[in-house]
Amino acid sequence: MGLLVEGKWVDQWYDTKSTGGRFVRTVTRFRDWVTADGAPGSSGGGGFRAEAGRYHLYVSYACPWAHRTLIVRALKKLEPVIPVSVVDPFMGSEGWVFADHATTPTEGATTDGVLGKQRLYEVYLAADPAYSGRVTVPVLWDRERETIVNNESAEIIRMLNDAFAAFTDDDHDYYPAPLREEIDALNARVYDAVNNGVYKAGFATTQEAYEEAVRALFAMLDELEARLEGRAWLMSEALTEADIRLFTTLIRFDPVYVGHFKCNIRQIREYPNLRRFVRALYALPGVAGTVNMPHIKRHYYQSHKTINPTGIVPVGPEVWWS
Ligand SMILES: N[C@@H](CCC(=O)N[C@@H](CS)C(=O)NCC(=O)O)C(=O)O
Repeated sequence: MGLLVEGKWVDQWYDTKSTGGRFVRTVTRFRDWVTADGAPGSSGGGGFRAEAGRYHLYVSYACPWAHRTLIVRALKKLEPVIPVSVVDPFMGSEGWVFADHATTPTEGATTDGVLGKQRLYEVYLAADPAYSGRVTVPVLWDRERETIVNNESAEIIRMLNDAFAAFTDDDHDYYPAPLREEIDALNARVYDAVNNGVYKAGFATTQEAYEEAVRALFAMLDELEARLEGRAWLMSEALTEADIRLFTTLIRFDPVYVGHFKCNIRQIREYPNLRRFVRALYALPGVAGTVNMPHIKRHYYQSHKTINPTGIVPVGPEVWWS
Protein backbone atom coordinates (compact mmCIF):
# COMPACT_ATOMS: atom_id res chain seq x y z
CA MET A 1 0.00 0.00 0.00
CA GLY A 2 1.46 3.33 -0.96
CA LEU A 3 1.32 6.21 -3.38
CA LEU A 4 3.27 8.01 -6.08
CA VAL A 5 5.24 11.13 -5.21
CA GLU A 6 6.51 12.98 -8.28
CA GLY A 7 6.65 9.75 -10.25
CA LYS A 8 8.28 7.66 -7.49
CA TRP A 9 6.47 4.87 -5.61
CA VAL A 10 6.47 5.31 -1.82
CA ASP A 11 5.16 2.49 0.40
CA GLN A 12 3.13 4.12 3.17
CA TRP A 13 -0.21 3.57 4.96
CA TYR A 14 -2.86 6.30 5.30
CA ASP A 15 -1.78 9.14 7.56
CA THR A 16 -4.49 9.86 10.14
CA LYS A 17 -2.27 11.70 12.62
CA SER A 18 -2.87 15.13 11.19
CA THR A 19 -6.66 14.60 11.15
CA GLY A 20 -7.39 13.49 14.72
CA GLY A 21 -7.50 9.79 13.82
CA ARG A 22 -9.92 10.44 10.97
CA PHE A 23 -9.54 8.90 7.52
CA VAL A 24 -9.83 11.59 4.84
CA ARG A 25 -10.22 10.48 1.21
CA THR A 26 -8.30 12.56 -1.32
CA VAL A 27 -9.80 14.05 -4.46
CA THR A 28 -9.15 12.22 -7.73
CA ARG A 29 -6.99 13.75 -10.40
CA PHE A 30 -7.85 12.66 -13.99
CA ARG A 31 -11.15 14.35 -14.81
CA ASP A 32 -11.68 14.31 -18.60
CA TRP A 33 -14.93 12.95 -20.04
CA VAL A 34 -15.75 10.57 -22.86
CA THR A 35 -18.72 12.04 -24.70
CA ALA A 36 -20.73 10.88 -27.73
CA ASP A 37 -19.11 13.47 -30.04
CA GLY A 38 -15.86 14.20 -28.20
CA ALA A 39 -17.02 17.58 -26.86
CA PRO A 40 -15.65 18.44 -23.40
CA GLY A 41 -17.70 17.09 -20.47
CA SER A 42 -18.45 18.81 -17.18
CA SER A 43 -14.75 18.86 -16.25
CA GLY A 44 -11.47 18.51 -18.14
CA GLY A 45 -10.77 18.84 -21.85
CA GLY A 46 -12.42 17.38 -24.95
CA GLY A 47 -11.25 14.99 -27.64
CA PHE A 48 -12.48 11.77 -26.07
CA ARG A 49 -15.19 10.59 -28.47
CA ALA A 50 -17.06 7.40 -27.62
CA GLU A 51 -15.78 4.55 -29.80
CA ALA A 52 -15.92 0.77 -29.54
CA GLY A 53 -12.63 -0.73 -28.32
CA ARG A 54 -10.93 2.62 -27.77
CA TYR A 55 -11.38 2.74 -24.00
CA HIS A 56 -10.30 0.21 -21.40
CA LEU A 57 -11.34 -0.14 -17.78
CA TYR A 58 -8.94 -1.13 -15.03
CA VAL A 59 -10.82 -2.43 -12.00
CA SER A 60 -10.60 -4.50 -8.88
CA TYR A 61 -13.53 -6.81 -8.12
CA ALA A 62 -12.83 -6.04 -4.48
CA CYS A 63 -13.34 -2.31 -4.75
CA PRO A 64 -16.80 -0.82 -4.21
CA TRP A 65 -15.98 2.22 -6.35
CA ALA A 66 -14.73 0.16 -9.28
CA HIS A 67 -17.72 -2.13 -8.80
CA ARG A 68 -20.05 0.73 -9.75
CA THR A 69 -18.43 0.90 -13.18
CA LEU A 70 -18.68 -2.87 -13.70
CA ILE A 71 -22.39 -2.83 -12.88
CA VAL A 72 -23.24 0.05 -15.22
CA ARG A 73 -21.09 -1.54 -17.95
CA ALA A 74 -23.02 -4.81 -17.51
CA LEU A 75 -26.48 -3.24 -17.32
CA LYS A 76 -25.76 -1.08 -20.38
CA LYS A 77 -24.44 -4.19 -22.20
CA LEU A 78 -21.13 -2.46 -22.91
CA GLU A 79 -18.89 -5.49 -22.23
CA PRO A 80 -17.95 -5.90 -25.91
CA VAL A 81 -17.33 -2.16 -26.30
CA ILE A 82 -15.15 -1.51 -23.23
CA PRO A 83 -12.80 -4.35 -22.24
CA VAL A 84 -11.62 -4.74 -18.67
CA SER A 85 -8.43 -5.72 -16.83
CA VAL A 86 -8.77 -6.92 -13.25
CA VAL A 87 -6.04 -6.44 -10.64
CA ASP A 88 -5.26 -9.09 -8.05
CA PRO A 89 -7.26 -8.51 -4.86
CA PHE A 90 -4.23 -8.51 -2.60
CA MET A 91 -2.87 -4.99 -2.28
CA GLY A 92 0.62 -5.19 -0.81
CA SER A 93 3.68 -2.95 -0.69
CA GLU A 94 3.47 -2.18 -4.43
CA GLY A 95 -0.22 -1.34 -4.34
CA TRP A 96 -2.50 -2.99 -6.91
CA VAL A 97 -0.69 -5.47 -9.18
CA PHE A 98 -1.82 -7.63 -12.11
CA ALA A 99 -2.11 -11.43 -12.06
CA ASP A 100 1.35 -12.00 -13.59
CA HIS A 101 2.99 -10.10 -10.74
CA ALA A 102 0.91 -11.42 -7.82
CA THR A 103 2.59 -13.80 -5.39
CA THR A 104 -0.45 -16.06 -5.25
CA PRO A 105 -2.83 -14.85 -7.97
CA THR A 106 -6.52 -15.18 -7.22
CA GLU A 107 -8.75 -16.66 -9.91
CA GLY A 108 -10.39 -13.90 -11.93
CA ALA A 109 -7.44 -11.50 -11.80
CA THR A 110 -5.96 -10.74 -15.23
CA THR A 111 -2.85 -9.31 -16.80
CA ASP A 112 -2.79 -5.71 -18.05
CA GLY A 113 -4.60 -6.10 -21.38
CA VAL A 114 -3.39 -2.80 -22.83
CA LEU A 115 0.11 -1.87 -21.72
CA GLY A 116 1.30 -5.21 -20.34
CA LYS A 117 2.36 -3.54 -17.08
CA GLN A 118 2.68 -5.51 -13.86
CA ARG A 119 1.67 -2.85 -11.36
CA LEU A 120 -1.19 -0.37 -11.59
CA TYR A 121 1.10 2.52 -10.64
CA GLU A 122 2.95 1.92 -13.92
CA VAL A 123 -0.30 2.63 -15.77
CA TYR A 124 -0.55 5.96 -13.91
CA LEU A 125 3.08 6.72 -14.81
CA ALA A 126 2.35 5.92 -18.46
CA ALA A 127 -0.26 8.70 -18.35
CA ASP A 128 1.90 11.09 -16.33
CA PRO A 129 5.53 10.22 -15.51
CA ALA A 130 5.55 12.85 -12.74
CA TYR A 131 2.19 11.83 -11.18
CA SER A 132 1.74 12.46 -7.47
CA GLY A 133 -1.14 10.89 -5.59
CA ARG A 134 -2.91 7.67 -4.77
CA VAL A 135 -3.06 4.91 -7.33
CA THR A 136 -6.69 3.88 -7.29
CA VAL A 137 -9.17 1.82 -9.26
CA PRO A 138 -11.23 2.31 -11.35
CA VAL A 139 -9.21 3.80 -14.20
CA LEU A 140 -10.62 4.56 -17.64
CA TRP A 141 -7.78 4.37 -20.16
CA ASP A 142 -7.77 5.77 -23.71
CA ARG A 143 -5.77 3.56 -26.11
CA GLU A 144 -5.71 6.27 -28.75
CA ARG A 145 -4.28 9.13 -26.75
CA GLU A 146 -2.48 6.72 -24.42
CA THR A 147 -3.62 8.38 -21.25
CA ILE A 148 -6.02 8.11 -18.35
CA VAL A 149 -9.29 9.81 -19.21
CA ASN A 150 -10.74 9.64 -15.74
CA ASN A 151 -10.23 7.80 -12.45
CA GLU A 152 -13.34 8.92 -10.60
CA SER A 153 -16.01 6.22 -10.52
CA ALA A 154 -18.88 8.69 -10.01
CA GLU A 155 -17.98 10.30 -13.33
CA ILE A 156 -17.10 7.12 -15.22
CA ILE A 157 -20.57 5.66 -14.56
CA ARG A 158 -22.18 8.77 -16.03
CA MET A 159 -20.06 8.43 -19.17
CA LEU A 160 -21.02 4.78 -19.50
CA ASN A 161 -24.64 5.77 -19.00
CA ASP A 162 -24.88 8.32 -21.77
CA ALA A 163 -21.82 8.59 -24.05
CA PHE A 164 -22.05 5.11 -25.58
CA ALA A 165 -25.70 5.13 -26.73
CA ALA A 166 -24.58 4.37 -30.31
CA PHE A 167 -23.02 1.09 -29.20
CA THR A 168 -25.81 -0.45 -27.15
CA ASP A 169 -29.49 -1.23 -27.54
CA ASP A 170 -30.05 -0.59 -23.82
CA ASP A 171 -31.62 2.84 -23.55
CA HIS A 172 -32.32 2.85 -19.81
CA ASP A 173 -31.15 6.14 -18.32
CA TYR A 174 -29.60 5.70 -14.86
CA TYR A 175 -29.32 9.47 -14.35
CA PRO A 176 -32.55 10.90 -15.77
CA ALA A 177 -32.77 14.69 -15.97
CA PRO A 178 -35.95 15.10 -13.88
CA LEU A 179 -34.43 13.15 -10.98
CA ARG A 180 -30.91 14.56 -11.06
CA GLU A 181 -31.30 17.00 -8.21
CA GLU A 182 -32.80 14.36 -5.93
CA ILE A 183 -30.20 11.76 -6.98
CA ASP A 184 -27.30 14.17 -6.37
CA ALA A 185 -28.64 15.13 -2.95
CA LEU A 186 -29.10 11.52 -1.86
CA ASN A 187 -25.76 10.42 -3.37
CA ALA A 188 -23.93 13.04 -1.32
CA ARG A 189 -25.44 11.79 1.92
CA VAL A 190 -25.02 8.10 1.06
CA TYR A 191 -21.42 8.77 0.03
CA ASP A 192 -20.54 10.51 3.25
CA ALA A 193 -22.33 8.24 5.72
CA VAL A 194 -22.36 4.87 3.94
CA ASN A 195 -19.94 4.42 0.98
CA ASN A 196 -17.15 6.34 2.65
CA GLY A 197 -18.65 5.95 6.14
CA VAL A 198 -17.60 2.29 6.39
CA TYR A 199 -14.02 3.30 5.56
CA LYS A 200 -14.13 6.15 8.08
CA ALA A 201 -15.19 3.64 10.74
CA GLY A 202 -12.70 0.97 9.65
CA PHE A 203 -9.64 3.19 9.20
CA ALA A 204 -10.26 5.37 12.27
CA THR A 205 -7.40 5.32 14.73
CA THR A 206 -9.23 6.92 17.66
CA GLN A 207 -12.32 5.64 19.48
CA GLU A 208 -14.02 8.98 18.96
CA ALA A 209 -13.49 9.03 15.19
CA TYR A 210 -14.70 5.43 14.92
CA GLU A 211 -17.86 5.98 16.96
CA GLU A 212 -18.72 9.17 15.10
CA ALA A 213 -18.52 7.31 11.78
CA VAL A 214 -20.34 4.17 12.88
CA ARG A 215 -23.24 6.08 14.43
CA ALA A 216 -23.68 8.26 11.35
CA LEU A 217 -23.53 5.13 9.19
CA PHE A 218 -26.31 3.32 11.03
CA ALA A 219 -28.47 6.43 11.28
CA MET A 220 -28.31 6.64 7.49
CA LEU A 221 -28.98 2.90 7.03
CA ASP A 222 -32.07 3.25 9.23
CA GLU A 223 -33.21 6.17 7.10
CA LEU A 224 -32.65 4.24 3.86
CA GLU A 225 -34.55 1.26 5.28
CA ALA A 226 -37.51 3.57 5.92
CA ARG A 227 -37.20 5.18 2.49
CA LEU A 228 -37.41 1.78 0.79
CA GLU A 229 -40.66 0.87 2.54
CA GLY A 230 -43.20 0.09 -0.19
CA ARG A 231 -40.89 1.03 -3.06
CA ALA A 232 -38.51 -0.99 -5.20
CA TRP A 233 -35.67 1.52 -5.55
CA LEU A 234 -34.41 4.67 -3.88
CA MET A 235 -36.08 6.86 -6.52
CA SER A 236 -39.27 4.80 -6.31
CA GLU A 237 -39.88 2.70 -9.44
CA ALA A 238 -36.91 3.95 -11.50
CA LEU A 239 -33.60 2.12 -11.06
CA THR A 240 -30.92 4.84 -10.99
CA GLU A 241 -27.23 5.25 -10.28
CA ALA A 242 -28.16 6.04 -6.67
CA ASP A 243 -29.20 2.40 -6.24
CA ILE A 244 -26.03 1.08 -7.84
CA ARG A 245 -23.88 3.30 -5.62
CA LEU A 246 -25.65 2.06 -2.49
CA PHE A 247 -25.58 -1.59 -3.59
CA THR A 248 -21.80 -1.87 -3.88
CA THR A 249 -21.42 -0.98 -0.20
CA LEU A 250 -24.36 -3.11 0.99
CA ILE A 251 -23.18 -6.28 -0.78
CA ARG A 252 -19.81 -6.00 1.04
CA PHE A 253 -21.38 -5.11 4.36
CA ASP A 254 -22.16 -8.41 6.09
CA PRO A 255 -19.17 -10.31 4.67
CA VAL A 256 -16.58 -7.57 5.35
CA TYR A 257 -17.61 -4.30 6.94
CA VAL A 258 -19.44 -5.83 9.93
CA GLY A 259 -16.31 -7.65 11.10
CA HIS A 260 -13.29 -6.06 9.48
CA PHE A 261 -14.44 -2.44 9.78
CA LYS A 262 -16.39 -2.97 13.06
CA CYS A 263 -19.67 -1.73 11.54
CA ASN A 264 -21.56 -4.15 13.72
CA ILE A 265 -24.61 -2.47 15.23
CA ARG A 266 -26.73 -4.46 12.77
CA GLN A 267 -26.24 -6.52 9.63
CA ILE A 268 -27.88 -5.74 6.30
CA ARG A 269 -29.75 -9.04 6.32
CA GLU A 270 -31.57 -7.82 9.47
CA TYR A 271 -33.08 -4.89 7.56
CA PRO A 272 -36.06 -6.31 5.57
CA ASN A 273 -36.12 -3.57 2.92
CA LEU A 274 -32.37 -3.24 2.45
CA ARG A 275 -32.12 -7.03 2.22
CA ARG A 276 -34.85 -7.14 -0.44
CA PHE A 277 -33.16 -4.27 -2.29
CA VAL A 278 -29.78 -6.06 -2.37
CA ARG A 279 -31.39 -9.29 -3.58
CA ALA A 280 -33.35 -7.48 -6.30
CA LEU A 281 -30.34 -5.61 -7.66
CA TYR A 282 -28.18 -8.74 -7.50
CA ALA A 283 -30.81 -10.57 -9.58
CA LEU A 284 -30.72 -8.07 -12.47
CA PRO A 285 -29.17 -9.54 -15.63
CA GLY A 286 -25.38 -9.29 -15.55
CA VAL A 287 -25.03 -8.05 -11.98
CA ALA A 288 -24.20 -11.36 -10.26
CA GLY A 289 -21.22 -11.70 -12.61
CA THR A 290 -19.77 -8.47 -11.24
CA VAL A 291 -19.85 -9.68 -7.62
CA ASN A 292 -16.73 -11.69 -6.78
CA MET A 293 -16.84 -12.53 -3.08
CA PRO A 294 -13.43 -14.27 -2.89
CA HIS A 295 -11.80 -11.09 -4.30
CA ILE A 296 -13.81 -8.89 -1.94
CA LYS A 297 -12.98 -10.86 1.20
CA ARG A 298 -9.37 -11.54 0.33
CA HIS A 299 -8.67 -7.88 -0.44
CA TYR A 300 -9.88 -6.42 2.82
CA TYR A 301 -8.89 -9.13 5.25
CA GLN A 302 -5.44 -9.72 3.78
CA SER A 303 -4.37 -6.28 2.54
CA HIS A 304 -5.14 -4.26 5.66
CA LYS A 305 -2.53 -5.76 7.96
CA THR A 306 -2.83 -2.92 10.48
CA ILE A 307 -6.44 -4.00 11.06
CA ASN A 308 -6.12 -7.77 10.60
CA PRO A 309 -2.46 -8.74 11.16
CA THR A 310 -3.01 -12.51 10.74
CA GLY A 311 -4.64 -12.11 7.33
CA ILE A 312 -7.21 -14.79 8.23
CA VAL A 313 -10.23 -14.55 5.91
CA PRO A 314 -13.52 -15.44 7.64
CA VAL A 315 -15.53 -18.29 6.16
CA GLY A 316 -19.01 -16.78 6.63
CA PRO A 317 -21.51 -15.43 6.36
CA GLU A 318 -23.86 -17.76 4.53
CA VAL A 319 -25.00 -16.32 1.22
CA TRP A 320 -28.35 -14.56 1.57
CA TRP A 321 -28.14 -12.18 -1.40
CA SER A 322 -28.95 -14.73 -4.14
N1 LIG B 1 -12.88 8.48 -5.60
C1 LIG B 1 -12.40 7.27 -6.16
C2 LIG B 1 -11.96 6.33 -5.07
C3 LIG B 1 -11.40 5.05 -5.58
C4 LIG B 1 -10.64 4.27 -4.49
O1 LIG B 1 -10.36 4.79 -3.41
N2 LIG B 1 -10.32 3.00 -4.77
C5 LIG B 1 -9.57 2.19 -3.81
C6 LIG B 1 -9.96 0.76 -3.83
S1 LIG B 1 -11.50 0.42 -3.07
C7 LIG B 1 -8.12 2.19 -4.16
O2 LIG B 1 -7.75 1.92 -5.29
N3 LIG B 1 -7.27 2.48 -3.16
C8 LIG B 1 -5.85 2.46 -3.31
C9 LIG B 1 -5.20 3.54 -2.49
O3 LIG B 1 -5.91 4.37 -1.93
O4 LIG B 1 -3.98 3.53 -2.46
C10 LIG B 1 -13.49 6.68 -7.00
O5 LIG B 1 -14.65 6.61 -6.57
O6 LIG B 1 -13.22 6.28 -8.13
